[in-house]
Amino acid sequence: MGVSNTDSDKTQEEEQQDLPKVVLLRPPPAFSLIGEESFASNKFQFLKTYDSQLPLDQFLSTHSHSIKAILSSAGAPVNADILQLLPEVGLVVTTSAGLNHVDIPECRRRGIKIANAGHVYSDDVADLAVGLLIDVLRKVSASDRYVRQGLWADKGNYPHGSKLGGKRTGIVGLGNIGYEVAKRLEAFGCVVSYNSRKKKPYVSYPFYHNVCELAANCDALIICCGLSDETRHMINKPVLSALGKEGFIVNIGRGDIIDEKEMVSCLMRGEIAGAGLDVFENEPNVRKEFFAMDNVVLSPHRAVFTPESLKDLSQLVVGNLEAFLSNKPLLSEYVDNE
Ligand SMILES: O=CC(=O)O
Repeated sequence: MGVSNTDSDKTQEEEQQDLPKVVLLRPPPAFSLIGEESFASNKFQFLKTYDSQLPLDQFLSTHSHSIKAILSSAGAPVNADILQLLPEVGLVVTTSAGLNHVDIPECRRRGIKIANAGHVYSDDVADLAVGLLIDVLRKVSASDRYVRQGLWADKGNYPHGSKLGGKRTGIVGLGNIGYEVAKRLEAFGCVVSYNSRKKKPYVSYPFYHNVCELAANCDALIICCGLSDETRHMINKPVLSALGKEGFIVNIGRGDIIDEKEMVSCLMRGEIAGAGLDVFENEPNVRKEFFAMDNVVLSPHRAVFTPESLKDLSQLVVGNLEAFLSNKPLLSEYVDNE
């Protein structure tokens, strides 16, 4: 007896084939950290370009009419070349807070919405920013190395660090993350001021329109802004000189916001006091000069990766994709000039 293939008889595989497709250009780091299954949904199906033997443009052209959204991550560019191959795409979701890998003007031109990691990482990144500042001020990692190398008994105490409380700290970029850093530093007794694209009406911290002036009035700068044409190398020689030889810098934004070559020279010449860095210009290749500097604390772009936040991230990503596919408001839509 023949079997009729009605909708209700569809195999699970056939049903999956009918689902709207979300394309992945690269596996997001979160997949290996908390498992790809955390991002699964019965409302869409992932299409992985990296599982195919086809060249990227051929793969995208082949599936162009079923791909409705892109799931991207930091470092996997979503550029005009890719978008033009995918005329049905209406949403780019990224697992990162930063959006410097997404061609935002091109998305706008094509009416494509963008959703990022929203607030899910803000606490973790702020914690790490303050951790790096405490580490570089109090020489936590450097004195750990000193003890492990057996130098305490031979040479005596490691040089003292500097107190966090009372420090004048300048937040560069008072978005979600910058605001969380500010709250934490206030709780530690620091004096907080900031630079941002615009003065924020909801805070009373002093605002500096000019980042050089902020640096001149601070003991530490904490870089919390996103990377854009405007902020690339915003922390340059004049800003570092304004910060001065007693000044510290922490970067949890993007490496390219600081002119790293200038920062290295300033550190080598003692023109700034130290740095705590989670991000670098040429990741994962870090300038070797840093390795010999005891006044620099290095971290491998890990500020966001706690399992707790990644779990929240997976819910946000799935929520954004499902909302988009059912014409509902996105959970963390990126709006220009926030
Ligand atoms: O750097 C990490 C992010 O932007 O989420």
